[in-house]
Amino acid sequence: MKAMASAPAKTILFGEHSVVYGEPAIAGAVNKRAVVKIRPSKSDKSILKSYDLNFEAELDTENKKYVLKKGKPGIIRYILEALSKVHNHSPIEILLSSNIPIGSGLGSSAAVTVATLAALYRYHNIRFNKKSLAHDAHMVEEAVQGIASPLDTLVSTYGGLVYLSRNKKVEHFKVNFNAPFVVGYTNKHGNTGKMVKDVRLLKNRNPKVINNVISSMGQLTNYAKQAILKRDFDKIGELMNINQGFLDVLGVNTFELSRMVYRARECGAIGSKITGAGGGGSIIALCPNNIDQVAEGISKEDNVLKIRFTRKGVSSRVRD
Ligand SMILES: Nc1ncnc2c1ncn2[C@@H]1O[C@H](COP(=O)(O)OP(=O)(O)OP(=O)(O)O)[C@@H](O)[C@H]1O
Ligand SMILES: C[C@@](O)(CCO)CC(=O)[O-]
Ligand SMILES: [Mg+2]
Repeated sequence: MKAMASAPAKTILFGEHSVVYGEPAIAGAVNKRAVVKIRPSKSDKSILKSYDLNFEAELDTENKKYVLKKGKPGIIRYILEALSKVHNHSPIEILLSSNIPIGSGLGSSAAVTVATLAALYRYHNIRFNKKSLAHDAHMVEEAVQGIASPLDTLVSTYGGLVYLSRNKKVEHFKVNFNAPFVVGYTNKHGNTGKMVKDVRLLKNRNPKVINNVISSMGQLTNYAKQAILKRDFDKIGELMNINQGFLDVLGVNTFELSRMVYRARECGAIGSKITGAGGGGSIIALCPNNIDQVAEGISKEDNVLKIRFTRKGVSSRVRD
């Protein structure tokens, strides 16, 4: 029996970090995916391989440990945590492919987690639905990162453009939001777990100031929801720029992210901001009239990713 599953990356338009404290957020699945294939191992060891990420590890699924043969270990922790929830420790081979830049604010950890869990459920013939999968994947991200909101795993599971409300209700935007966005990313990676913890420490040291900032970010997300429903690009852009200011206050901005944000605006973007956890990683720029100029401007010193929003969430199948 072989099982495979794939899940999309995401980009957050509004609400990163504030969503961790229960504020609303808006994020969309994008056309980059992580693919996980599982089959019985040819030896008595469980093996994890990724040619795309250039790593290979032998997994000790019972003790959540691994021996790294090559590459960087980070993402393995999400896979081991998923295995500990579902797998019976029989020797398997896991092959991970992904065209999502890792540690770049595009939800690679969530996509890998969702795809791994879905492939494991298929492999073991365990019934699941999107609701249970999104929940389990959130538990994995929380266990690995210490703190995580349900946003990334939810978007990666369901696909589409999603509004997550204060009481964790998921609403899918019905608008055709094939909006003209450019994503820029630096070669300096962020680490979501660390950034979320740093924001919490800042908030603990300055509760009155930071609590107000976080609730303003929630308010801003609700204004943005209205602007998206009206396809009012000027308003969306203005709100993205305000959001960027708030993210800077939270301490997740970097020199490279700022460089991309301002270069995008200089080249005609009507809004630009960090997307994801920051500390490295990505920005997103709204540029209805000049995508090419903005992409060219960013690519002078950083990288550009052409993204499209996609309705396609997780998908999985088995083969005998
Ligand atoms: N080349 C690599 N190979 C394997 N793991 C990596 C590599 N580079 C980074 N990692 C790990 O991958 C994980 C990426 O998850 P993280 O949540 O930090 O980023 P992301 O999901 O891409 O972005 P975000 O959560 O902000 O949307 C981290 O644990 C990091 O240590
Ligand atoms: C920074 C954060 O809000 C988004 C990371 O993509 C963390 C989370 O929601 O878990
Ligand atoms: Mg992540």
